[in-house]
Amino acid sequence: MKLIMTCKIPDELMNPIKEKYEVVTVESDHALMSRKRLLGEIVDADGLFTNVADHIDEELFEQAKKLKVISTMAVGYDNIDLQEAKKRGILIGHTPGVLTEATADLTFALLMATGRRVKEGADAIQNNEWKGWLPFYLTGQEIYGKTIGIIGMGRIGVGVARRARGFSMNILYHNRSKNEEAEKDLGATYVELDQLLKKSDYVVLLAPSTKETYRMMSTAQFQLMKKSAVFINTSRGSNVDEDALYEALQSGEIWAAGLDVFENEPISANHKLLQLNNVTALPHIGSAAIETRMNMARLALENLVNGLEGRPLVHQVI
Ligand SMILES: NC(=O)C1=CN([C@@H]2O[C@H](COP(=O)(O)OP(=O)(O)OC[C@H]3O[C@@H](n4cnc5c(N)ncnc54)[C@H](OP(=O)(O)O)[C@@H]3O)[C@@H](O)[C@H]2O)C=CC1
Ligand SMILES: O=CC(=O)O
Repeated sequence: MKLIMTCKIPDELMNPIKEKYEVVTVESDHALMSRKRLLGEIVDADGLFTNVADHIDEELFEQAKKLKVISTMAVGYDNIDLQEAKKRGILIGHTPGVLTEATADLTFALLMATGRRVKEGADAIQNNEWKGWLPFYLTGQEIYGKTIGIIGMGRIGVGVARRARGFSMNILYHNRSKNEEAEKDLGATYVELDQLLKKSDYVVLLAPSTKETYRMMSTAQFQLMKKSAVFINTSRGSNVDEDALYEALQSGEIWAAGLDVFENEPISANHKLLQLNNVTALPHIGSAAIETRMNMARLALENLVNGLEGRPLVHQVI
């Protein structure tokens, strides 16, 4: 059987797979397979190992005559057209759980860096702009004891709430359904979205990208937030109206934003949001801890091989 891997993973994981299957992948650790090559190779492939950057859309499904399983090295699968996959009986696997703690770590790190202006401080030294101690130089927002509002209290949201509890934060959350466990174990309080936005010092977005969440944070939502509030997005860029966010940050409607994800990735240095001092931006590295990425790759391979050999996937989307 032929497998396509649009990204390279370490040999220790890849070699046992190569012994059993014909594996087509990229040569470099630093590049993904081009769309053109993927569309060519997919024609006679049985399995596809993918990631958040590939668009697994109708055009690709049309080409894929033999495809049985798609396994993404990610928990989010918004880049895969599930309807097209279902129509063709193609299984989809993903990697929830193994990346929860690393992504919660990065989300909280971004919250702290944004609230306390860590990037601006580091840049000031680097650019020789530090003139000495001043009473209100680079003053940020306190974190300890403040109110955090988590939109999307799922696996990673709960991980962030656990970290927030260590900082004695008051925890609000909003989901479509209540998370009773988070309420009991973490003292989190369910509120409607408007209330969360009005009351939170830190608003953290961790809901998946769906039709319902598309640009769920736009002008009206930013207007409800405190002028001193910090907005953190480690979910998906499409959940946020980036023009509305820019306006809110520039006009002082909200205080700062920490972003790990963008609507069209990768962004370049001339992206509008990067022109603002009150934006801390990262290149979609939520789960990028070595052990985590190894575990994600292992799990994604297991999903792929299980599907090809007729066994249940460990984590199956459809
Ligand atoms: N930056 C990065 O590198 C990473 C980003 N991610 C992103 O984080 C997301 C969350 O992952 P994970 O925590 O594992 O997923 P979960 O499915 O465990 O959590 C998602 C949460 O969002 C809530 N939710 C879904 N739809 C809505 C809605 N319309 N309004 C409000 N809340 C909603 C769900 O609750 P309910 O169903 O009750 O509404 C659930 O609590 C992923 O989908 C991915 O996009 C994940 C890993 C790394
Ligand atoms: O964005 C990453 C994911 O795992 O989803």
